[in-house]
Amino acid sequence: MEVGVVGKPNVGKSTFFSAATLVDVDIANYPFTTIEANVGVTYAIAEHPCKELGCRANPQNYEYKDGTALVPVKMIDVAGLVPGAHEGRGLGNKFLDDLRMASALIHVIDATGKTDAEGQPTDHHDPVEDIEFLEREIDYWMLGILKKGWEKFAKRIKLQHMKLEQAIADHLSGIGVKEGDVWEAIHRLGLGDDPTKWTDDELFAFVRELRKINKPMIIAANKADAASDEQIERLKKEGEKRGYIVIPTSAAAELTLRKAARAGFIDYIPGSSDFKVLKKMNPQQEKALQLIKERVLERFGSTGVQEVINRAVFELLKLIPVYPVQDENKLADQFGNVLPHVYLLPKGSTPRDLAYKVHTDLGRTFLYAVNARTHRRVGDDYQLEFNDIIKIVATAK
Ligand SMILES: Nc1nc2c(ncn2[C@@H]2O[C@H](COP(=O)(O)OP(=O)(O)OP(=O)(O)O)[C@@H](O)[C@H]2O)c(=O)[nH]1
Repeated sequence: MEVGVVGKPNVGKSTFFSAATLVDVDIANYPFTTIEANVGVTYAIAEHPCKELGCRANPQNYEYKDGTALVPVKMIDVAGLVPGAHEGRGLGNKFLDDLRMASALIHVIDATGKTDAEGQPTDHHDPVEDIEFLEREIDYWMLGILKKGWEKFAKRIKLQHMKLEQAIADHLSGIGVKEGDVWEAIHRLGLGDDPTKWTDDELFAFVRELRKINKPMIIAANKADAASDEQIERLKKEGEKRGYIVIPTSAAAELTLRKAARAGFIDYIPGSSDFKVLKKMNPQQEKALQLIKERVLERFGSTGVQEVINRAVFELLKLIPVYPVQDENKLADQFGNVLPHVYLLPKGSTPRDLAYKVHTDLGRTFLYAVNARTHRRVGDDYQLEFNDIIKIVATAK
């Protein structure tokens, strides 16, 4: 589950990515092994169970701060979006490769309207056009892949009585499309079960629907600090009309705050509406932070960056944090570490899914689980909930 940051040049995409991945705490043990140049680690931030239960956490694969859990999430900087990227223009193919890896997208737009379609300075560009343009790029890219050998493929599905959703999902597996996504797109559109009869319009409608399901997107209306209230309101309305969450952001402000926090000048939890000054700064730095306070934090309630990340993880990807423990009374592992690990799982996951996530062997030998809050035994019919604490019981190996 990776979150991609995408947007045309000069909208503040790199600033957003740098801010989001500038992490001022050390986590010994990231769950990720290969980190490429354009891949970073960000946090989704959620309330920690210890806030409610009054415990003291000893986190091992996440960070705990003031009653919140900072859960690492992989973020990809999807560079090279220019008109025609799906035909290989600009950094086209690299762009599409990165896009392939992303499960959800943060589309950064310039809310001020001062960058044109190619990222050049201008006075009047409508950022709503950028939203439609990105949709089109992805749609044509998916359509290109789907239509490769489509007629032959559709005939074969029919003649060999292949399972339609499965066959199409296999055909599109390179972009991470799953059978359930295909099923949902077909049913939303009411497409017939004979793909040889699908018209070009239907194929296009199908990829559009599939894109909405497979690459859900949130919009960061960036440079909000320099945009008018009317413009922000209009972008929210236009975005919502198209089914998007639109969050005003100031990536530049977030980057400054995180840098100041890392340097020890302030205490700042990403997403919060304030920060605490810890040591004396020079007048210039003081002024910069004062401006951020007035023009961003007081105006919008936060810089918006963390809200975008949280909503991408918890709403678009529908992930929930779950804490496995070995001792359901002490909420600890075998060494006495309280709530040492957290895992992000898709909503609807079961305790067995959690067991597999911890370790394949634990999944294979899973017997049942205990919900540490209720001390009740739960089985495969139990759907895990946000912040559940679960003891897994397995057969001895
Ligand atoms: N006012 C304001 N300016 C910003 C903000 N975020 C970025 N900028 C400015 O916008 C310009 C472009 O920022 P980048 O982060 O380089 O933009 P980009 O989209 O990554 O551009 P490319 O690297 O060319 O793809 C820089 O001058 C930033 O300082 C913001 O939140 N507010």
